[in-house]
Amino acid sequence: MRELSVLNKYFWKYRYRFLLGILFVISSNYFAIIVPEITGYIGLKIQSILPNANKKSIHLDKISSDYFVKRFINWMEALSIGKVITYSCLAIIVASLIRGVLMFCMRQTLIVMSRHIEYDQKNEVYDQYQKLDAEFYKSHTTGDLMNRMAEDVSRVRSYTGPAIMYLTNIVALVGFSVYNMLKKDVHLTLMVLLPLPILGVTIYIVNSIINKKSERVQALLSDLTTNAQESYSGIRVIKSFVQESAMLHFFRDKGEQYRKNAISLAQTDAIYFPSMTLMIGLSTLTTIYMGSKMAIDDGSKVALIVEFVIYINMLTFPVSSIGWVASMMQRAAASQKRLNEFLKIEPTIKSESGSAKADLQGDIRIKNVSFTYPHTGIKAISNLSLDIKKGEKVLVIGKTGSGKTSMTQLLMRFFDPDEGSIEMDGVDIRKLELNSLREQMSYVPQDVFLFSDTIFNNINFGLRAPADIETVRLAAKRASIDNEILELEKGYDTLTGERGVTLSGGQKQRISIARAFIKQPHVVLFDDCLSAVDNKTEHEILEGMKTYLHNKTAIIITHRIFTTIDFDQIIVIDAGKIVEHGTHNDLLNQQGYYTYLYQKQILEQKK
Ligand SMILES: Nc1ncnc2c1ncn2[C@@H]1O[C@H](COP(=O)(O)OP(=O)(O)OP(=O)(O)O)[C@@H](O)[C@H]1O
Repeated sequence: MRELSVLNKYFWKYRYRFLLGILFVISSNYFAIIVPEITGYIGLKIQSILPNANKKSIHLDKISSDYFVKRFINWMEALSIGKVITYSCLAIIVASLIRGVLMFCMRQTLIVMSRHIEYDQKNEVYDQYQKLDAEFYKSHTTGDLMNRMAEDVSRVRSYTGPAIMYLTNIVALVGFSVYNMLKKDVHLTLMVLLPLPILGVTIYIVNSIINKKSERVQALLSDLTTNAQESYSGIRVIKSFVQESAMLHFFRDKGEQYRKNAISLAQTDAIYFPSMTLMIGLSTLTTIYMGSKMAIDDGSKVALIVEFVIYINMLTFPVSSIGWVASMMQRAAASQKRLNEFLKIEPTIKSESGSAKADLQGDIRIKNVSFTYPHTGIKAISNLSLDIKKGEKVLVIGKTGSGKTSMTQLLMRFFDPDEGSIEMDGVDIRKLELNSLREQMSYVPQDVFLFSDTIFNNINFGLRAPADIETVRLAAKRASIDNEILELEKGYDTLTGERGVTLSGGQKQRISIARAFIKQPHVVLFDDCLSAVDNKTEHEILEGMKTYLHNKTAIIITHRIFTTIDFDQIIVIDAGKIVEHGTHNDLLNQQGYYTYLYQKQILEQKK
């Protein structure tokens, strides 16, 4: 439960709403207590007019200890029995109505407060996701990440809202009722309250079993959904490999497990309400049995029994909810523990304190850099050094898996090198403020990603202030995609991603190039961004790129050699090392991998 104490900052933030809510809970229970008190009074009044009745006047303190109730009863004492009953019924109706309004207000304050806290907490979790680095994302699955946002936060909300509300309600109602009952008859009170703790414990046990079972059912359901989702996404692969019936068997097995667990949960659920009703029945029975025995000895106790039956009925639901609230709090504590652990994680890549804002001009120096991916132990870069002057264009070539992308990841500071350093304009990039460093580079990653948004917004994505349509179109023209966008029914307002139109791989790649072209930084990194376009389009983009790259330092990774752009340096990487380095002519003279690739390309073009 200690874990939940971190939420105190939110209770403090919403303290007025919180306190008001608690006040509503307490006052709603004050009005609840009026009902049995007045009912008891009616009983006494009726008893007093029966033949052989005890004609003693009614002792007000025995009916209620409340000032207002006492005054009301005092006022009625002078009235006829008919009027007493009418006014008492009216008082019960008014008290119940006021209680209803107060209960509405209690939900409006406490439950609404919990929704505010849920909103704040989701933002806190999302903010942490944004801060965490690539290393964290490699070691966590998307399902796990989504669970924290959805499941854990919502379980914590059941503590900040319903659990707090019911707990205060239990304390207030039990407090008021038991105080009144004890004042009226200690012996009877103890006897009738006896089954209630047993009820609370039983409900707690049954509830814990239900929670465990429903967690299992939930896990199986999410497994089932993931399977179904994967088979929809991979339907073409399934069909082409004729795996429909194998998939069906697989799905059925999972479904069977889900079915068995869901049935077992339904069986336990079925015990829940009967066990609650049984306990409530037992309490009422004890009240009537004990009360009747007392009434045989003392006829004036009949009204008291009626009053106690109302108390017991009022108490059973709150007392039975103790178990439910306790298990809700346990689950919330477990979820908050997970959230606390996650919120404590410090990103390994972050701005050093006092780091300077980057103002990149374009000089890059990679000095004896080595890098091994921490979670796999793969050494991707090995003692690599490279000097790039402001405005130079560098072509990076290498076999697949040779370390080209890893080099750009180090330049963008998605990871830090294990050895050596990277300097921009003579400053180690670890000493530059991280966001300003990334903001001043244009990067087209190898894996294209478009958001479920309009094409216009996707191109504008990296800009602080969105550019106008003319600027967006210019970027798209340079990426050779403008005409194709205009041909779409909604043009630049077309939605892409899961909810939108299906664009071809090449179209997506060019939109992502346009996203980089719209930025005007001094350093640009293009990672194999022309792999999905044909030769003609490639040529058009390279022409657009030539103008764009003017005065910019550019590192372009590719598997094809471009001669449209005059590269100042060309490097060939193999196993994380530079194995060939020079200009186009230098490398042709070296007769290495570059020459082999170039000649192969020329032969292909001649075919
Ligand atoms: N995120 C990662 N985590 C662990 N290992 C990685 C990661 N990314 C790449 N690697 C490994 O590092 C090595 C270099 O990969 P990298 O992606 O840099 O090569 P590349 O030259 O860009 O390849 P390609 O041309 O196929 O894109 C490979 O052995 C790869 O398996």
